[in-house]
Amino acid sequence: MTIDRKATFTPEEIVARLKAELPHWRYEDGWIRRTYKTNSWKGTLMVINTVGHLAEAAWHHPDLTASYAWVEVRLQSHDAKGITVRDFALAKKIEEVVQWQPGAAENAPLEGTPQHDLRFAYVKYD
Ligand SMILES: C[C@H](O)[C@H](O)[C@H]1CNC2=NC(N)=NC(=O)C2=N1
Repeated sequence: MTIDRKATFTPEEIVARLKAELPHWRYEDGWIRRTYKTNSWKGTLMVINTVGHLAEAAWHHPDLTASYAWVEVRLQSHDAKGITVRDFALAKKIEEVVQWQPGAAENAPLEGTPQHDLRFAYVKYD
């Protein structure tokens, strides 16, 4: 079955899909959007650059708004003038990568960012 990259979803479909697959994302003013909080400007820049890489690799680009300790990611498909499978696919990858906590797993090989030492903590996990 060929994916139609230009087919847009209805608001009801978007809300249902976000609830099921991307609970931290919301649909507002025609965009699916998610705000990531950080501990510092350095953390915010790390998140921005991570999203930047994923967007370029996907060839699908969000709008970003940032401040010292947060960045809002907004996605819509400009060419389709709505929300398409591309927006959901990129949102899922961004959520997976930005919220990745390798140290959370039992006996994990990677310990993850020290959360309680503010010299190092940077993404706020929620
Ligand atoms: C210029 C044009 O936006 C781009 O060529 C491609 C890649 N990035 C894109 N990103 C988004 N969000 N929508 C698009 O339609 C799109 N098209």
